[in-house]
Amino acid sequence: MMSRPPFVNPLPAADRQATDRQTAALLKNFILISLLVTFMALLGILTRPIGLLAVFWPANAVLLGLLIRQPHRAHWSGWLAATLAFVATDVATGSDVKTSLVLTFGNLLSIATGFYLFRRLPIAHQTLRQPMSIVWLAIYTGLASVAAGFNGMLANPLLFQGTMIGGWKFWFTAEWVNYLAILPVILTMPGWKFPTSPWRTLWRPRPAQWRIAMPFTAVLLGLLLSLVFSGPGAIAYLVPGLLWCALSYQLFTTAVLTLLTSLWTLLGVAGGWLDLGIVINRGRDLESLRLGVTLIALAPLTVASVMTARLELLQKLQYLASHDPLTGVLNRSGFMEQAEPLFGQLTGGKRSLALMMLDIDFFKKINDQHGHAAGDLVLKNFALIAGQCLRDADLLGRIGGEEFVVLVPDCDIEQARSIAQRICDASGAYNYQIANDIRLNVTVSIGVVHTSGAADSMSVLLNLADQQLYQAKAAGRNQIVLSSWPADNAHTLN
Ligand SMILES: Nc1nc2c(ncn2[C@@H]2O[C@H](COP(=O)(O)OP(=O)(O)OP(=O)(O)O)[C@@H](O)[C@H]2O)c(=O)[nH]1
Repeated sequence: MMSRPPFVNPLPAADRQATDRQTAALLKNFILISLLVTFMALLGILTRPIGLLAVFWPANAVLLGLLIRQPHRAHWSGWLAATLAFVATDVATGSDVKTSLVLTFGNLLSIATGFYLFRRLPIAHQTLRQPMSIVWLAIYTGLASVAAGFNGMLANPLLFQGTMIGGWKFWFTAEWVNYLAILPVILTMPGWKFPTSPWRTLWRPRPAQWRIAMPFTAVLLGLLLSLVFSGPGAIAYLVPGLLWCALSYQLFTTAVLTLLTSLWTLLGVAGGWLDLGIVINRGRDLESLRLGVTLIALAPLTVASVMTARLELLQKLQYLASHDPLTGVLNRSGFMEQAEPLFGQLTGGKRSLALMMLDIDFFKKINDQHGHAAGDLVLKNFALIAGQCLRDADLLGRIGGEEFVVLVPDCDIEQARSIAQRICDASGAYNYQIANDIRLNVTVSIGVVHTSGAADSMSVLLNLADQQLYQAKAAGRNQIVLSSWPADNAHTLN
């Protein structure tokens, strides 16, 4: 009689462990999201006025925040948990199944819209760490609320015998208020690590023309909104658009727009086309309106002036990081940063350039005989002289003590030779005044390499120019050694 083989699990042990871990993670995700949604939905339901929809509804914003911070939870197990928890909480607190299904669909539609939009943003924006982040927060939560509004259009006539437009307005406003109040807290909560996501590469900055027009369009939308959603809150509808303007436009432009929008509000109320629900003839209302409009105007103006200061500081820092403080010409990193794109355009042989290494002759002697300050003066004057021999498009940098580098784009070898010669002659002919009664003549040696697009990298050309410079020094200084790349024989010019 044959004995039965013992039962063998077809999966190898390692695979089985991985599957177990996956199941446990799914379960954990399911439980966490169920509990969170149930708790938050209860909070919303229990604080709502009897017979009405909740105005404070934290569940959507909290779940959206969680999914943005931990996108791996936006798994089917998470969506299923959220759906069941929304429906169950609603039914358990007295809603019928049809109502709770429609409401849940609205919640999920809004959360999913917000989630997929937010995931497109870079982490810096998701964590609200850039000036523009708040604008994206407002736009994306606004769109998520628009999606909820569409569900409200369906829900209002179906469940509450209301109008479609009324449903849209109610859902849109309720969602947006909740998102904007709660989401920043979750997105900036410390201690949570944001994962990197391949989705972020989908984010593309808008073309420049769009970017310029968008803040202004937001102001116009605010104006439109104040006509559609009239009432006391309309006094603030222009603020987001104005803040966006403050982040994007110059201080003066923001100031003009702020003035115009303040006038719009004041004249609109006086003229009767803007209904803030106030009695304009009543002194108290008029005074309050004036003060409100004035104080609201402070927000965009503050942001615009902070942005101006920030921009100026950034420009200063950028200049300091890329320029040599002694001579004012580019430093090594500034030179490389500006030279690399020009070098990149060489591919295909469509352009040409010359790279020059310039080294002041016997500079150590100047320092030794006349002091460091005299050496500094020579460096400053040499940078000025060399700069005067160059065109606007040429780059001049100081990359070492008394070593300079020049990049001349779009020139042939003869032009490169004559520019180098001009620098050599100009420096040799100049009287460097280093004290009241001391004038020096200072010569320079130059290594030049000319190429029309064959070098593999910038450093190849720099090395080659350096070799030519070495030859110029070895041949007696105060001269140019020139070569072209790919290799040919170096030409020495005295
Ligand atoms: N004054 C001043 N001197 C500097 C500065 N940076 C470097 N040096 C000096 O520049 C000198 C460079 O000397 P060397 O490299 O021997 O070159 P050289 O005397 O010009 O000789 P050759 O290049 O062979 O003609 C050194 O004495 C450095 O101390 C600076 O910013 N200011």
